[in-house]
Amino acid sequence: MMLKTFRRQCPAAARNFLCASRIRGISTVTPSDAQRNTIFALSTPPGKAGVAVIRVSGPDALDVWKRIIRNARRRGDLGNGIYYQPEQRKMEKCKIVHPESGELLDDGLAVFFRGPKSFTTEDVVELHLHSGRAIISAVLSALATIKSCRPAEPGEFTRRAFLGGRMDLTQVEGLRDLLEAQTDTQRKLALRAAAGDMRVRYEELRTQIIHCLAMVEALIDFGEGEEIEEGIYEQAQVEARNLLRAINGHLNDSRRGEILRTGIRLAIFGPPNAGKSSLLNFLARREAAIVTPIPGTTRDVIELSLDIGGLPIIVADTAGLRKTEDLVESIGIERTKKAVQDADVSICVLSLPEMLNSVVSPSKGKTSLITENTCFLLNKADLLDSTIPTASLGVASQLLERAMGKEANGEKMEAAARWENIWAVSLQNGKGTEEFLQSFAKSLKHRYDISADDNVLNDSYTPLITHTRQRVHLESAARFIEAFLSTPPEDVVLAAEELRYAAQAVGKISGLIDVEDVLDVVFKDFCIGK
Ligand SMILES: Nc1nc2c(ncn2[C@@H]2O[C@H](COP(=O)(O)OP(=O)(O)OP(=O)(O)O)[C@@H](O)[C@H]2O)c(=O)[nH]1
Ligand SMILES: [Mg+2]
Repeated sequence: MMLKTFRRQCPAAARNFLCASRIRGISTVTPSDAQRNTIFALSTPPGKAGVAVIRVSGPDALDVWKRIIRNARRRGDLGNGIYYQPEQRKMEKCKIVHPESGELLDDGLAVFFRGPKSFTTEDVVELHLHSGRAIISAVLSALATIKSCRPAEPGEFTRRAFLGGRMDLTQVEGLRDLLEAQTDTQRKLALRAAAGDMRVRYEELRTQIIHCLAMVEALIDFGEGEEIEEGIYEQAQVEARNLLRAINGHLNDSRRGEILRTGIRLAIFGPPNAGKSSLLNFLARREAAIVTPIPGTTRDVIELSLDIGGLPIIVADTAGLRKTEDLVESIGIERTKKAVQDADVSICVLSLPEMLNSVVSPSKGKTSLITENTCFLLNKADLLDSTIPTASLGVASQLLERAMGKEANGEKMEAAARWENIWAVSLQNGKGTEEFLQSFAKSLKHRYDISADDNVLNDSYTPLITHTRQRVHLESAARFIEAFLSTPPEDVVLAAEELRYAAQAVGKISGLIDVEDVLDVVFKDFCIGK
């Protein structure tokens, strides 16, 4: 029989035959990935730098140590195949050598973590080398020659930490956000999640649901009146109602956590030539957009990521709003409208002198874009009589109100005034701009519940939801609790089932149960070596 057919028809026998022939030396064994269960990767960015860290994790990490580490003060091989054991969690100065040829690859430091007291919960070796491309590549190639080792997949170290129970999914997400954090607020938010803050809060919710479930299950097991207090079902319903209120409180958070994590979307809009692109350039502190005296200079949406007072902002400069027959410009204007509607906050830039001379009505054609999330920047104050105080909120808001006249939506204006979001500036000579920036950052912090003084996220206001995945599961938990609340005591078995589903939904957030399908989604954005 041809070997191929034999393999297909009797896979197990073929495996045995192949193994036996390899043992007899007919061919060399190439271990599968499952057999090469010790992984390695560079955990620092590649390139020229002071230090590079290569991580090795898995059942054979200690064996890797013995094969490539030579400690000047201790003899590696103590005879009779006995090697010295590295001290745990202690950096050792050493030479790193090729496991086969013994060639010196680098002089460095190494540290051994005995599982489960390591990041991955497995045995881990960390090699601290000089960071140079040739050194890194030589050490990685040397590790690849060890049969039990293979290069790690992106996020595989963290995946092992999760599977080893070292972290839950909210911590994994927090760690990923931490690596991607661009601003101070993002760093603080991510750090809390990575440290297990959210894990504890979600666990509390789950425990409370399980407590309700336990009461209902007690009824099923014993029945009302039998060794069990009266009104237990009602008690479970009261607890569930309080729980539902708490969950809804988190769900109705205006997506604070998600917005802070991904960045606050800010759209700049207004009539042509008002100074929108000048504002973008001022915020970016560089000539990011073209500024000219020709109305209609900006035709498309220009987006930039910025850090304003520690907050992550994705700012969009847009085409000026006006009636036009020009096809390109009208496409640009449609895009402007979409950008403003999709934004979390918007700034309507108007020319103060033109407003006063009634050349433009600020509300014309833009009323639908003005919401309680809109603020106003009244620009070109330098062109006015110097008696008008540029940064005076009172004067500016009066001007705006007067200019908007009856067309202004009273309620929206009130909301706008409450948020103190009207400023008068000159983007050309800089007058009032720094005050505007400080005041704008302050109002954003107020809006997203971030303490203005030290820019620390308020303890009690740290958002619980930072990812859509978490929101989806929490929404489904809320639906199951609602279903429980509307189930009469006669259907106690059904009621218990609803609570069980609610607990499962919250459990999926931390990944404590049934998460195979979400793992790939959560880990896919990690880099190799993490
Ligand atoms: N005097 C004065 N001129 C300004 C001020 N800010 C901007 N300008 C000028 O106004 C003109 C238009 O500025 P832009 O920033 O391009 O205005 P825009 O709103 O982006 O215009 P479009 O892209 O055409 O919609 C330019 O010539 C700027 O130099 C200001 O505070 N005072
Ligand atoms: Mg422009």
